[in-house]
Amino acid sequence: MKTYNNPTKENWNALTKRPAIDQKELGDLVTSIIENVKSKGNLALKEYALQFDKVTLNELTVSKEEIEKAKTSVPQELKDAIQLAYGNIYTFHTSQQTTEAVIETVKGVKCWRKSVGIEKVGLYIPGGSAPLFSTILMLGIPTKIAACKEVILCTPPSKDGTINPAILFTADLVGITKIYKAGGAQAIAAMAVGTETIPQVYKIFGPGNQYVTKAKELIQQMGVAIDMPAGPSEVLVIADRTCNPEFVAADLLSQAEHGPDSQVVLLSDSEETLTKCKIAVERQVQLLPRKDTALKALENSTAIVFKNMVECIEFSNQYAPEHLIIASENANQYVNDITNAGSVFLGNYSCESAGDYASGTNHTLPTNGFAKNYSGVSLDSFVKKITFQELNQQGIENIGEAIEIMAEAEGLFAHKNAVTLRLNEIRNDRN
Ligand SMILES: NC(=O)c1ccc[n+]([C@@H]2O[C@H](COP(=O)([O-])OP(=O)(O)OC[C@H]3O[C@@H](n4cnc5c(N)ncnc54)[C@H](O)[C@@H]3O)[C@@H](O)[C@H]2O)c1
Ligand SMILES: N[C@H](CO)Cc1c[nH]c[nH+]1
Ligand SMILES: [Zn+2]
Repeated sequence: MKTYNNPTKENWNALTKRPAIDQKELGDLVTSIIENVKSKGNLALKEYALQFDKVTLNELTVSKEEIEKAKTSVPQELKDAIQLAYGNIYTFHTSQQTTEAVIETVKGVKCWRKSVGIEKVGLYIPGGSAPLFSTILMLGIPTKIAACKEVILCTPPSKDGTINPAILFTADLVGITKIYKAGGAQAIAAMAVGTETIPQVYKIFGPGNQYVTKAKELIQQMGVAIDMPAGPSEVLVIADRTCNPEFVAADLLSQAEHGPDSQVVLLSDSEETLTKCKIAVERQVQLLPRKDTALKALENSTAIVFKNMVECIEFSNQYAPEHLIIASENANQYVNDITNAGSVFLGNYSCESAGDYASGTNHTLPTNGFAKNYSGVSLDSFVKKITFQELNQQGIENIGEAIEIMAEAEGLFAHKNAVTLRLNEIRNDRN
């Protein structure tokens, strides 16, 4: 981790940059992948599976037999853990359901909203370097609560053409049966345009690497919606003297191990605390099975001492981290000062892994500074809010004249007429 001491504000911007593949090269590659999937369908998916996932696929669809077999091979202990996480995620996301009131804005004019589940949704479940079955809970559970009619899932196959059993078990648990062996940008393209096998959807959800995230950005131009840019994982930890440096180190490494392009940031108002945390990182990283990946991520990462906690929070708001941990006994004191973050973890016992797996919040979150303008996935992501209105004669009489005046001022006489005809009819009936 590169260390900085009280950087001046002019240098803050540079310190918020995330590691990234050359954007021109990435854009060209992903555009060609999307074009190929559009023109060649399944054949392109099979060619990319060979090129990127090193597997020859005969079938893209996961069969019922594969799902049944996988269900028997997941250890009971893991099934129970998934079930516990399921319960908490279900509880938290169900609590996001709201009943919208019918509002009478003036006498005779009623307005209200209704949430309707998006009919066709596609979930991307990352599987390049780790089989993220936990992401199925995060995306699949809200589709059930929102009552989305058609839910499909794409995930990359392993080299032997199989899908990790825990992915299939979890998909089955949330009721997803249409599962396809496709990863990367090509999977996103397939769900956006449809192929002989994979149905086209209206909205695509899910995190992924830079190829996946670029594909999600590009397919929006084709009229398909996405949840938000949820790319390589990141965490920013603000640690003061009351933190536990070993906990802080473990939290930093928990995101560093996701991928070489992950970034972790440590801020402190105490140089001594920062040093203790860094020493703990150096020791703990040596013990990790994914040490090489974590070490690469640490090369992209920074540790910064600021004058005080106010500056730490200010920098964090500018960085807009996917995850923000406030490792302090006084964490709650800073809550109102946080303006940009995907998900926040308060105090020494709120490890980021809790949100990744089992506390109940969603782990599909905006990265790369997009926490400035996007929220993470929630129940809302899976519904559209349709507005309804009902005016009676009294209602159109109450607002009709204002509409006529406004329509005329905009030069839109057909709009005005739609009101005038009704008002005339009401007046004629009365006479
Ligand atoms: N922001 C979030 O909410 C969130 C949540 C979970 C995971 N993540 C992130 O998701 C990512 C998962 O990445 P992953 O790579 O393990 O899995 P992935 O499933 O996102 O990507 C794997 C696919 O990438 C494609 N690919 C690999 N190398 C390629 C290349 N050189 N050119 C074109 N395509 C290529 C392949 O098709 C492969 O199937 C990690 O960065 C992780 O941090 C983010
Ligand atoms: N930390 C990831 C989001 O950036 C989510 C995840 C899944 N499994 C483990 N972690
Ligand atoms: Zn994680």
